[in-house]
Amino acid sequence: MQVVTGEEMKEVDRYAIESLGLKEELLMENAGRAVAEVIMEDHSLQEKAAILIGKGNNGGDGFVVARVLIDHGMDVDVWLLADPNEFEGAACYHKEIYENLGREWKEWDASLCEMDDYDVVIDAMLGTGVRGPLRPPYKEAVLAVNKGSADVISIDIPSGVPSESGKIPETVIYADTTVVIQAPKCSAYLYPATDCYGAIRTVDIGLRKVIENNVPIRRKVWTKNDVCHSLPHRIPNAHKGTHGKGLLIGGSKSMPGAVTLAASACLNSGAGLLTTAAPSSVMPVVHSQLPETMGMPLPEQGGAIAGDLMGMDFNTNPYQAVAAGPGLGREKTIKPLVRRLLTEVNAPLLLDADALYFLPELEQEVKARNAPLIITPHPGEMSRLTGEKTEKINNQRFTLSREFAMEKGCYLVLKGPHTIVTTPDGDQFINTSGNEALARGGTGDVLTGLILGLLLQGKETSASVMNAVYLHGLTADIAVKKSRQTYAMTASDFIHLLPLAFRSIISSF
Ligand SMILES: NC(=O)C1=CN([C@@H]2O[C@H](COP(=O)(O)OP(=O)(O)OC[C@H]3O[C@@H](n4cnc5c(N)ncnc54)[C@H](O)[C@@H]3O)[C@@H](O)[C@H]2O)[C@@H](O)CC1
Ligand SMILES: [K+]
Repeated sequence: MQVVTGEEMKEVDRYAIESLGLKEELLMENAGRAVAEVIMEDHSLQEKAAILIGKGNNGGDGFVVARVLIDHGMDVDVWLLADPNEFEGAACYHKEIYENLGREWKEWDASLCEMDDYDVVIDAMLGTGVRGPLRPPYKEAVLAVNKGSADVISIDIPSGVPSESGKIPETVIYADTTVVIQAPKCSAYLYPATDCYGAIRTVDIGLRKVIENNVPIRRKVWTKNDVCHSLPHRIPNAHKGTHGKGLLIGGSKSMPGAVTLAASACLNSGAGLLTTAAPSSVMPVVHSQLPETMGMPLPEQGGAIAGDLMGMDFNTNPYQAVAAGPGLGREKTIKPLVRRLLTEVNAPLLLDADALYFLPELEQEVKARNAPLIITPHPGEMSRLTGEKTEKINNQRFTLSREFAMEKGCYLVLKGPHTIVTTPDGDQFINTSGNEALARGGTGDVLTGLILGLLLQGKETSASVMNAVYLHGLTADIAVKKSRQTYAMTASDFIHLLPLAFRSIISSF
């Protein structure tokens, strides 16, 4: 499922109208009918509904919904937020059809419209055309809707919420359900705007192929179906070499646990062989927890890996993927280590956590890489990498990720609710699994291990990374479903739930 900006959706509509000859009035009819179908699936025709209609095309959709619901026998009041003479184009056309059928509307009056009289309120006030904070009378109407107890269904986008940014003005609709037309807009996956959408239902108005073939969007939701189609199948005559040989580098005297968690997640992801490289004093901690990993004790300095490795013969060629970062620390010895990895690792290289710390100083080495580089910052780390404030990163996750990944030529995993993976070509994938249970120490290390494990087994970097992100979120979803709380759990619990997460995928193969 594609995710679009308001401009891209306009471009899709334009193509359908100008190149295919589809009439705007027909698209609106399709949209309104599809929305009405969803409403009738979720609500009884005995319920009483109010439809709040704005002057743009979102309002036009509202007139079609009103007509269809009334035709089916629902008791519907239509409230107009705009001057009836201001309607234009397709919205005016559908207003006239509604009127020609002898149906009625009322001009909005806050003192006459009692929201609690209704079981359902349908928000057809503003769609992707909204600009800036709501003006009267929309603002008053939105406040009244939010205060009321009716079930709120927004058409396409909750009124007042922008399409591209997660940042919302003070007054916006908080919907219980948003029936999205053809494709969700970016803000559906950006906080705090996400909270305004409620449950998202997407309806097809006949433009799916136009989005896929004629207006390249290159931003899509990664679903369980995508994981099922791209997770490599295990073959009966496999041997450990079939599933890849990986190298994980991390750990320091004060953080032996991070690299252990990452190694454990990697070993539980189906990887064939894992070598964990850590300061020699840390290796016993790793081995006491994980007898399955091979060890590469590294020379250390001040409790961290000695960056020059003290002349040690350090060869990364035998590995099909390498990850570095968990628990490395930020000693300045780490910078030459990261430089060396960027230069010498000819396989996919994943850098996370402390390995990202020195990245802004290693720009040339990043750009010079030929093999894939994958980085996994959370918004705070992304802020350091880009020099932008964390708030801006959160509001513009799609745009900033794409700019960064394309400029540096790397795969960028911007973590957070709805993690976004961007390829060096600018293709974007949005994750929908996971929940707030993941907001605790160690879960990033688990993700690093999982990505490493799936890189070792998969052919396509972006699919391997997305599958790891999805499975990681799925463990948290399973954890919450099983224990019905998010307080008492640790990052290790998510590793222990990986068998159930994999089972849920392979049972759908
Ligand atoms: N061909 C199309 O364009 C289709 C559009 N559709 C619907 O049309 C919507 C987009 O339509 P429009 O582009 O007309 O946009 P809107 O329906 O969002 O309305 C824009 C109007 O709202 C006013 N407005 C903007 N910001 C405001 C604010 N802050 N306070 C008060 N008023 C404000 C503007 O004066 C403008 O006239 C979509 O979200 C979707 O619901 C669907 O009918 C499918 C087909
Ligand atoms: K709306």
